[in-house]
Amino acid sequence: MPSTLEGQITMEKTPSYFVTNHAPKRIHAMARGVKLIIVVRNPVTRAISDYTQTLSKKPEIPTFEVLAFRNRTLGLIDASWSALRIGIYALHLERWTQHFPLSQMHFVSGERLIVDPAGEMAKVQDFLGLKRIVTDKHFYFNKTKGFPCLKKPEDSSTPRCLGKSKGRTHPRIDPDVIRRLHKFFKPFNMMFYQMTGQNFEWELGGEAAREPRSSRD
Ligand SMILES: Nc1ncnc2c1ncn2[C@@H]1O[C@H](COP(=O)(O)OS(=O)(=O)O)[C@@H](OP(=O)(O)O)[C@H]1O
Repeated sequence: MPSTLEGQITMEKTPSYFVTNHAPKRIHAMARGVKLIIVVRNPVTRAISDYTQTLSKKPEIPTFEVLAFRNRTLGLIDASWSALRIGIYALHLERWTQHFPLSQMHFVSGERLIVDPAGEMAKVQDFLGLKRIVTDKHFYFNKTKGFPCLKKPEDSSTPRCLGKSKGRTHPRIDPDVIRRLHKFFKPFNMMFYQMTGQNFEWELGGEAAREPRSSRD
């Protein structure tokens, strides 16, 4: 980490911190006053997105439906599969709360980040104690991509959208498997809502209804 001078904020982003056992203790030892931002989305969609990313690098891996179960007939979910384990947010958060108070954490909804990027960014800026510089006028929705794009970043005159590896079309997953996964995650999600004091509304089915993303094909 570079030194942070007066009036500067240093930011660092690594997706695996949240789920890495030693990360909270080590980060606390390095900078106990750090502000932590965690972006979360429906764990079922997250698992499918994770699988889609792996599949793009290793097309020979078994199907999602095979990897998701220890025993599909008995309905035993394989919670040790990283694509699913990462989505047990309450479990990971519990580890972080042993080192940091919740007041140092801010949770961003991945779903709302798509439909209301300015709203989510307003909350992030408030949390960081910054003036609300990034607002609605900085975004436009790119229908083809299915994501908002930044209208004009400071260092460029052209809009900036998410890269090719984001917003990949997810494979079609057996709806029964999706239902079972929703059931599996529900108690952990409830625990997570309780711990964060935020209801991410993953039980409303909105995200599951978006699988597969045929609208983006
Ligand atoms: N700004 C924003 N808003 C909403 N969603 C976003 C955003 N940036 C990335 N994504 C989605 O997150 C999924 C993984 O991307 P990451 O950037 O986290 O991947 S990485 O592990 O850091 O490489 C990936 O999901 P899928 O599209 O489902 O594959 C990204 O599209």
